[in-house]
Amino acid sequence: MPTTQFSVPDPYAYQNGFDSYFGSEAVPGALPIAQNSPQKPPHGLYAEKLSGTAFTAPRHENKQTWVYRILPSAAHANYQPIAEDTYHTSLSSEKNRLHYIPNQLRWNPFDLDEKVDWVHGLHLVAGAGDPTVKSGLGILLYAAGKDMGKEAFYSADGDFLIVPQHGVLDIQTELGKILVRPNEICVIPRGVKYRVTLPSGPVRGYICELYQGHYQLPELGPIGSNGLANARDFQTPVASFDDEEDESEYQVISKFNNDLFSAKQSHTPFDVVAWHGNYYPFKYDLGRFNTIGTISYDHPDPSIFTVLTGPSDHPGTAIADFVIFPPRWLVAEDTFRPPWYHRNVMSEFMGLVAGDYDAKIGGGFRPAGASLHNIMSAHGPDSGAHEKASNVELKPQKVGEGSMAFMFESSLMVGVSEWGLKTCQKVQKDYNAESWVPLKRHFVNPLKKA
Ligand SMILES: O=C(O)Cc1cc(O)ccc1O
Ligand SMILES: [Fe+2]
Repeated sequence: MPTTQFSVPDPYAYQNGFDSYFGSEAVPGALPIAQNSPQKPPHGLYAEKLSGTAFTAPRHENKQTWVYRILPSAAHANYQPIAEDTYHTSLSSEKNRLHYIPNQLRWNPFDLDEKVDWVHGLHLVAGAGDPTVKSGLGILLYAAGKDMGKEAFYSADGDFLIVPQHGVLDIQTELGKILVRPNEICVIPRGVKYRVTLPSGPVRGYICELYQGHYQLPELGPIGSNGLANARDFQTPVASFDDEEDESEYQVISKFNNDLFSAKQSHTPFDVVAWHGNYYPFKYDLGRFNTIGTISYDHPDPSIFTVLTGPSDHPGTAIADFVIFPPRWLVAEDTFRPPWYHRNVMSEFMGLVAGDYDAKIGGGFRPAGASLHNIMSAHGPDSGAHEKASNVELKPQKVGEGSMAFMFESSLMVGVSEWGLKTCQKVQKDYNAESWVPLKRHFVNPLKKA
């Protein structure tokens, strides 16, 4: 019989490990011992199960968490649709469809918006597939300046991988509190309710929402048993709850097929006194990434920089890979060191948290901006970066100091929303013309006589 002991934690303490089985109680004795659903759970709590996979999923994939809360989640009034023109994720009207275009796209930095909260600051920029059949992904930009009120938000569509670019997110989740700063990331699995407040003012960043499966660590293959993002560096909150006896009114907001719905309830959603399971939010400091690259010649595929992957059913082919380009040493000899020119069978959405990205020196890819190189859309270093990298003396060089570029890479063709293409007014008209059209011919045909 298990006899695990759990101690009472600080609200901002974390449990360390990726895909571990955790347990946490904010009141001693709140976790039932050796069973999940006693006739009367301890302290008069209700037991509730939150599942992250089918009940019958194989053991190595199976995800669930048991929560012990003051009132069950089901105790709420009916959900009502929120007016579609008050938020920016809906795809349900014809005017909000996705546009599939082969051009390389680049966006100027997205604006901050101090007038809205987290929920109204979410903007669907691009996506593929369909959350109703649990297939594909959504790429969102967020910009907010207001705290959420007496509200909780959850997405039934997918897992949010949040990449803050500006400002601190104080995220009160059902399972505990997480503080996330730029250069850290956070994953909130579908269904988990949370409330975002902004202790340092306005926030802005990127989200990759995975409609199918869950984010995993990539396989390491011949790298061995350590490296890239190490499991021990992922942090999950400890149980923490609000005990409000005044029956104050809360709204629970659901993102359901990219539309928003709201339901009232007369008790706080943040009433989980204890929980145990392996389905939970977590954060990771990108500064802890163990970056691996060539120490001889040539440039490895950027998969060597994968932090987390959202796999498809086909091994090695992702619905969404989260890849970073952290500060690192370049030492390759006789090598063109920036990314090679390429046409990828996968689509590449890139963002920049801070600094510069070494493949682009033209100045058009800026923090809080983005680029999209869709399936088979040709790209690579701009002409300035090519000129520099093909002539520079190859000494060991540290690149990316103070910078963090990243990529959401997907095997799916990614469509761009009406907001992303037009409404935001950030698309650079001359991206291609400025980056690659100026490339010069250097070929000297030895077969041609002078
Ligand atoms: O296009 C990009 O800038 C991202 C990228 C980087 C790299 O080093 C190799 C391939 C690739 O797509
Ligand atoms: Fe690329």
